Order: sequence, then C-alpha cells, then structure tokens
Amino acid sequence: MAALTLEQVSKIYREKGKPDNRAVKSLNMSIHDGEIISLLGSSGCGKTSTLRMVAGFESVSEGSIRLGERVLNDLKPAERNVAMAFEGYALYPPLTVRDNIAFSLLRGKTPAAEVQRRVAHVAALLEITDILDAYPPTLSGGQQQRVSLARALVRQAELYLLDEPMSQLEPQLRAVLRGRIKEYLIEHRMTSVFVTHDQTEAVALSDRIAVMSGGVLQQFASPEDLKERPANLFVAGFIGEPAMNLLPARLHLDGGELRAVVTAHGSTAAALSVHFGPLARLPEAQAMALHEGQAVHLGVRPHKVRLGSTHSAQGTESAAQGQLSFNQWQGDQSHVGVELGGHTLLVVTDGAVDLAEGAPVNLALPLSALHLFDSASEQALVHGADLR
Ligand SMILES: Nc1ncnc2c1ncn2[C@@H]1O[C@H](COP(=O)(O)OP(=O)(O)OP(=O)(O)O)[C@@H](O)[C@H]1O
Repeated sequence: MAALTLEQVSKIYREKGKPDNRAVKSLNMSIHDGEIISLLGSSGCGKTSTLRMVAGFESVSEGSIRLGERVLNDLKPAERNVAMAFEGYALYPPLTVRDNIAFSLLRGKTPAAEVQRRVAHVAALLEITDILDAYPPTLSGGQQQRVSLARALVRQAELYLLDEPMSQLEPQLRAVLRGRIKEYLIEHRMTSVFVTHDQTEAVALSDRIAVMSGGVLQQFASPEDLKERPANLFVAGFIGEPAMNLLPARLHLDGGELRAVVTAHGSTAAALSVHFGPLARLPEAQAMALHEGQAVHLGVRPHKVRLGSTHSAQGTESAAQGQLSFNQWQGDQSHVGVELGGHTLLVVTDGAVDLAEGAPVNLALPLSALHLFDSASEQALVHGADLR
C-alpha cells in the first residue's frame, strides 16, 4: 500500500471550436497509506476525471500525482500498480466470471491454488459464488458490477480506485456489501478512493470525504467534521439530509457578546436572535474576522432544533417563537415548518407532532446546532460545536 498525493492537479478538456473546459481545478489532496476516502459531489463536478487521471486513463493537464515516492503523471496505466473498478464494468465477454476475476493474478506469478483461494474468498464476500462459471453477457447489471469490483479487490495493488462500485445494486444488498467491503479494505490496509454521489455511502465507507463542486475541492474532512464544521455554505447545504437551514442575518457584537439577528421580511424587527456567548471564547484570529453589522448566513441543522409548546430554552440554548406552517409525518419522523417573520425554518423530530397549521410554536436552538457563514465570501466564521 502507499500514500497518494495530488498537487495542484487540473484537468482541462480541449475541443476544437469550443472554450476550454477546466473540469478539475488545482486539486490538492494527501491520502494516507491505508486510508479509505470518497470523492463526493453532484454529476459533472469532476470526480471521475480525477479518478481517471490517477488511474492513467486521462492525461494530467497540470500538477503532479504521486503514489508513495513515484510520480505517476507519465506512467502507462499498467505501470502504476493501481487497481480500478470501472463505472462501465469493462469485463472480458469471452472469459468466465472466474477467469475475469483471476485475470490479473494469472498474468502475474501467483500460484494457481492461491489464485483460486483469493477468487473464492472475494466471490463469497460479494455474493457471486454461484455465477463463477457464467459468462458476462448472461449477467444482470448488478452482477456485472460486482464482478468488476471483485476483479479490482482481488489484486495486490498499491492503490484501489472504485468508481460508483455499487450503484446498480438494490439498497439492501448495497448496505450489506458496504460493511463487508469496508472490513476487507481495513483488514488488508488497502489505500482506497471511492467515487460516489451518495452521501450515505460516502459516510459509511470513508475515513475522510472530499466534497467537490464545479471542479473545486470544497472540503476534505471526516464525515463528522463535514457535518459539525462545514467549511463553507456549499458544504453546509450539501451534507446532511434534509439540508441545513440557512437564514440571512446580521452580526451584533455589543457588550463583548456575539449575536446573530435574522430580521423579519419588510421590517426591522428581529424574527430570530441567537446568542453565541462571549466573543472572548473565540480564538483571536476568528474573532478578528467578525464585525458589527456583518452580513452572514445563520445555519441550523433541522434535527437539532427542539420544539415545545412552552418556552423551554435552557443554558446555552437560544429561544424563538414562530408559527407552524406545515407538519408532515414521514413514516419515521416529522418534518415541521416554522414561520419566523417571513422565513421558514425546517425542524425534524423523531416523534409525531400534535400541532396544527397556524399554531404558535416555541423553539429552542442549542448552541452546538448553530453555524455562521460570511455571506460575501461564503466561508465559515463560527461553529457552535467549537464553543461548547
Ligand atoms: N472525455 C471528456 N471530454 C470532454 N469533456 C469531458 C470528458 N469527460 C468529462 N468531461 C466534462 O468534465 C466535467 C466533469 O466530468 P466528470 O465526469 O469528471 O464529473 P463527475 O463528477 O464524475 O460526474 P458523474 O457523476 O456524472 O460521472 C463535465 O463538464 C464533463 O462534461
């Protein structure tokens, strides 16, 4: 296994008569030896282009890619010692599933008995033992995808690249295989990069997740940090289901205390005022970035707001009062909309909520649920979780 380092890596697609398409922009990433990471983002954000540059199926337009001490940029794919499961499977139709999986091992010096042992092990792991003697054209998409994944996992490579490797599987099987694949990767200390647009999958599989948008790396952090300390408005809105509430607000720093005030539409009255505590609790550099009247976005995760019929904010919680605008039971949780001076705050609760439309609602907003982002730069300013 080895560490993977990307330094200022860009991918520029050039087509005659069209403007250059900079699909990946100055990507810097350092993936540790044995670490499992995911590239996560919406369609077209540059995930696959990044993976294909690492594998050697796309040239690197700018920057350098290193695996351990070796620079990969000018090596052919076969010289890189990188195993890849492709989104389009790329199986050999005239070979059985068993021979497809064993192909790379048979070309090497692995003894036949060891090849058979490894193929049997990975086939059992991915539940494809019963199709080992079948030919790819007779298989379903989900089966072909697992064969492609098995072919990558069975190899002894320095790096494993897995492009949406479970996208064709049914949710139940996908959940089971996720757990098994993760165990297998950890047991063999396999440095691995997944590409996915499914955040549940990225969270379940990865030590760290690289969130990409528009070819730019937005944040590369643990699943917990992405949720509790999103680096900017994009990550705040992208990670978490349902999305974080983001309300336009102004900062007030009077008396050495930090407050964010959301004003009601068409008025100067406060619709919501939240208290972050003394400014002195912030690291100096962070406090210096704040000023009176600064335009910010206040972020609040829907799961973290408490609903009550009476005022019940305690300790480090901020209180607010609004009006219930909708109340939807989702089968396992309630999605409740609360109107605050023309803004709607979404609240998610585990149980059913016995309140009708228009009812007054009291909210308690725990400090740990609050985030501040600068509206102009869109960068994070303060996370309540750091002030507990
Ligand atoms: N071979 C190519 N030639 C020209 N442009 C390309 C090529 N491959 C990708 N692109 C463009 O590069 C951008 C990023 O595409 P890429 O496939 O890397 O994104 P992605 O995040 O992996 O998307 P998806 O999840 O849909 O696969 C898109 O604008 C795409 O149209």
